[in-house]
Formats: sequence, structure tokens, C-alpha cells
Amino acid sequence: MTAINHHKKDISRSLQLFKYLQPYWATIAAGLLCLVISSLAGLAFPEMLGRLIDASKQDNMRAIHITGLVLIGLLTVQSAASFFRTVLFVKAAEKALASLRQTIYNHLIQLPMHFFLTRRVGELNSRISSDVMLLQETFTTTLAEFIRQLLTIVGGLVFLMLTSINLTIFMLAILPVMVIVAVVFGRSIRHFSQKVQDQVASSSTVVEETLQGIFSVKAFANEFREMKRYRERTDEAANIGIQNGKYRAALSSFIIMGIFGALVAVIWRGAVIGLDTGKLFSFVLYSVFIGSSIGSLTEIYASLQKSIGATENLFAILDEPAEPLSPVTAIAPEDALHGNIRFSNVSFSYPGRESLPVLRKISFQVRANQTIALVGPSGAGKSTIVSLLLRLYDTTGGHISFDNKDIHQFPLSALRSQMATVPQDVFLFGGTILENIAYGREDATEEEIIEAAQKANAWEFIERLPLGLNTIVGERGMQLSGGQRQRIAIARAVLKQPRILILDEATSALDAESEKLVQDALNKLMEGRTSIVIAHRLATIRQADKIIVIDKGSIVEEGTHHELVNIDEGLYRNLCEMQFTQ
Ligand SMILES: Nc1ncnc2c1ncn2[C@@H]1O[C@H](COP(=O)(O)OP(=O)(O)OP(=O)(O)O)[C@@H](O)[C@H]1O
Repeated sequence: MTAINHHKKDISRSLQLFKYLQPYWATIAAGLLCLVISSLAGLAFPEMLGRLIDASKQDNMRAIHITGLVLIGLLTVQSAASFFRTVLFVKAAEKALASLRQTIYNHLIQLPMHFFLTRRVGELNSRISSDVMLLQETFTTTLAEFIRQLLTIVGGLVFLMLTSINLTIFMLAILPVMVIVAVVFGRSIRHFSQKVQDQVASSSTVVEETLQGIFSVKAFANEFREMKRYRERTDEAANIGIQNGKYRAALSSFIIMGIFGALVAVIWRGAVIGLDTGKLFSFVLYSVFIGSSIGSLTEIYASLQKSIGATENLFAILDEPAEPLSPVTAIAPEDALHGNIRFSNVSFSYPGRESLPVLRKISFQVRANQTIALVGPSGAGKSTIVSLLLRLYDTTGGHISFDNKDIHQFPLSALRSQMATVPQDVFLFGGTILENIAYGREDATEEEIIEAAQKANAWEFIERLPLGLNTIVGERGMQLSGGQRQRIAIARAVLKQPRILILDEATSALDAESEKLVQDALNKLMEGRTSIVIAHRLATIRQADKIIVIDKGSIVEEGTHHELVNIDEGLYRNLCEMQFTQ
């Protein structure tokens, strides 16, 4: 019962797909018309061939020529119609699928962070590419084929009935049965071939493993054990292969006996009831058409099933609730941040890991334009505090407020657009340096970008590159050093002019020169705005207005550098001693 309901839901889902095709209904209607014309022309073909044969038997030259011309005309119509059918269907399908891809991607990118915690990027990517590709196949080919085969079957049957009802019934009793058996048989053989391939793959794993680990094989004198293992796997593959060969042989015998036998039976029967040669000829041709159409229908059914599955996957993404985002053009005065932040008894655990509290009743306050540093051992929860500040996740307890206004009262996009982060691992997109800096503010002019690069101490290395700002970075371009990447991220932040700046210090040590350049750039950037620094190297945060020491999700110490180093046995003092005595 539930399976049936599920199936119904899938189908109604698939019908929703037609919404994307709707804007192109005129193109599709024209395509359908071409499809009907080409199918009808195809259907008339055996009939005309039969007439040609009859005419030649009667030595009627005039009829021979006319029928020949009609046949050529039919072919011309059919080829032209099938040309336009393909062009029109592809056009409608491509446009509809592009809009489906856009809808899915637009939704996906607006989903909250926790959605991405449980999904793999590869899986999501394959939904947008291969699942949509499957639908492409369906819309451009499968559906058209489905209609064409149906028309062929129905139209073919009409022609057959007109020729001889008696023989039609005889044919229907045997041919479709044979075709369906052959197709089902063929499909199960394909499944079986998959098994053979799996077995072969498993035997080659033995070869790969043992050759890669040849040292261990020899060191443990395990050659004979491996030989036995390989023999077992290959023998098994051979057995399955032999079994598969038997099935395949049986299938070809079946096709010869069953399908050709059925055709012979039809011809025999036709001869018995005394059908004209031409009529018999077209009868057999129609029977072949119908037989192959029935065969393709089962294939089409399988492929439609796959498309329904793909649709289900795609719509599952659309079912996820998105974040309430909106394009930010200007910040409304009431949404403008002044830079005061307050955490009151904030607790948090990551979605799906509710039993593991990551933050426990954290309370602290930052006043506008202050710099505070978050310090603590790895895994203490520092990055998590930053994620909550950006409202990438919602707290599970307590409140966060900006300028005494609850975080939820700010439109999400407006809130995030007033903060900038310089992360530990700076992610650069595969474009130019210019584009990467402009990620901070899309409408920035080249002068502003250069100015930002100068403030970030990035300009001097950019200037020295042959292509300057137009140097391509990333995988297919130039690889930048850690310090250079950070300065690009700082330039992004400079361009954005955020009210609140979040710095996640790089843990990997930079050389002294880059370190100084990065630090100088950061110091300039931090002026006149609220800054939150996740500090790994404690030497850089002595000037912070406040240092918050976090351990296992709780605040354990809080104060200036001077206050904290004076706490006997304090965690901060301990961390400092460890770093400075190294
Ligand atoms: N996406 C996540 N899902 C589940 N648990 C997470 C996730 N991210 C972090 N955690 C857990 O939350 C805890 C705090 O992590 P967080 O990244 O905030 O620590 P951190 O203090 O920034 O550490 P580090 O200095 O190593 O960056 C860790 O125990 C971590 O395992």
C-alpha cells in the first residue's frame, strides 16, 4: 500500500516537471505535429511497398512509377518531419532543463549550512548534472519515442486489420508474446553480465593490492596464499562467465526460433488464407514494425522509471527549506550595525549531533570598535562562535544580539553583508585576482580594487606579476603562497568595509616577512570597526581589548593580556608559556 502511494507521489512529482515545459508549449505542439506526420508517413510505407510489389506482378508500369514517386514523397516528408521534430523537442527541452537547473541551483545555494553537513558535494553535483541529464534524455528522446511507438502500434494494427482481421488475430496471439519474452530475457542477461564484471573487478583488486604491497607479500612469504586467492577469484569469474554465455546462446536461439518462427508462422498462415503477395509483404513488414515497437516500449518503460527516480532526487532538494535570503542593495537604517555584540547564555550543538554540546552557556559582550580575541585549545568551539555570529546556525539555547536587538530581527542577508571574514584557509575562485578581490563587493571599480590591494599589502606582489590583477589564480592558474592568499582575503574585506570583522588566524606559520605584511594589513583593517580574532599565535593579540579563553565549549577566563598572564595556573598563561618557550 505504501509502495503504491510512494509510486503515486513520484508520478505526481514527475508531472510537476511539465511546469518547466509549459512556457514552450507552442514549440512542443509543433514538435508533436511533426512527430505525428513522420510516424504516419512511416506507417504508410509498408502499405505502399506492398502496392509496388502488386503493381510489378501485374506489369502495370504506370502504377509502378506512381507508387515509386509516392514512396519517395513519403520518405521526404518523413525525413523532413523527423528533422524538425528533433530540433523542436531539443529546443524546448534544453530551455526547460536550463530553467530547472537554475531553480535547483538557486535553491541549493540558499539552503542553510546544516544541509551541507550531511551531504557530499559530489552527490549534490551529480544531482544537478547527471540527474538533469537523464531528464534531458527523457524529454528529447524517450517521450517522443514513446509516442511514436504507440502511434506505430495503433496505426500498424489498423492497417493490419484492414488487410486481414483473421491474420491479425493470429499474429497478435504469437508475435508480441515472443518479443516481450525476448526483451525480458535480454534484460536479465544484462544484469548477469554486470555480475561477471564485478567478479572480474574483484579478481583484479587482488592483483592490484598484491603488486602494490609486494613488499609485504614477500616479507610474509605469502605468495602461495595470494596465488590461491587469485585462482579462486578468477575461477569464479570464469564460471559465471560460462553461465552467462549459456544464457546468451539460449537468447539467440530463442530469437531465431521464437521471433523468426513467429514471422514464418504468420507468412505461412497468410499463404494458407490466400493473401496476395504484396499484401502479405506489407503485412509482414507491419508485424515487424509492431514487434519492434513493443520491444522498445519495454525499454522506454525502464528508462522512464529511471527518470522518475531522478525527478524524485531533484525535487527532494527543492523540498528542503531555504534560508530567508534576499539580494542586498542598500541596508535599511534600522538594520545598520553599530558593532555592539552580546552573547547571553548561548548554548549550541551541531544539528544531528544534539547529544554533543559544543558551546555551553557562553556569555560575553563586545562594544563597538573593540577588538576581542578568542583563544583556546583546538576543538574548544572558537570557530563555532563565529558561525553563530554569522547566523550560519541558530543557537540551541540563549540569545545573540547586535546593538541590543535580537539577531533574528535582522534580515539575514543584510546582517551577513555587514560582516567580513578573513578565514584560515582562504578559498580563491578560479578566476583572476581582480575577480577574487571583487568578491568582497561586486560593483567595485578597478581603482577601488587597487586601493584595497594596497591597503592589504597585496599590491606590491600583484604589481610584479606579468598580468597583474588579471593573473588567473587557482587550479588552472598561478598558485599563490599562503601569505599572498591571505592578503587577497584581506583586500576583499577592505573592499567590503564591514562593521564587524572576523579574523581566523592562519595556523600554518608564515615566514617572518609575510607575517609582518599580513599583520600590518590586518592592523590597518581593524581600525574603526569591531573585530573578533580567533588567535592561534598569542603574540598577535596582546593589544586586544579583551581576550576570551574558551575550553570545551565554556568560557574559562576573560580579560586583557596583562590580567590573564597574572592568573596562576591559568589556561591562558599556560598556553602563552607553551608558545613562548618553544
Ligand atoms: N560541522 C560540524 N558538525 C559537528 N560537529 C562539529 C562541526 N564543526 C565542529 N564540530 C565540533 O565542534 C567542536 C568545536 O569545533 P570548533 O571548530 O568550533 O573548534 P575550534 O576551537 O575553532 O578549533 P580549532 O582551533 O581547531 O579550529 C569540536 O569538537 C568539533 O568536533
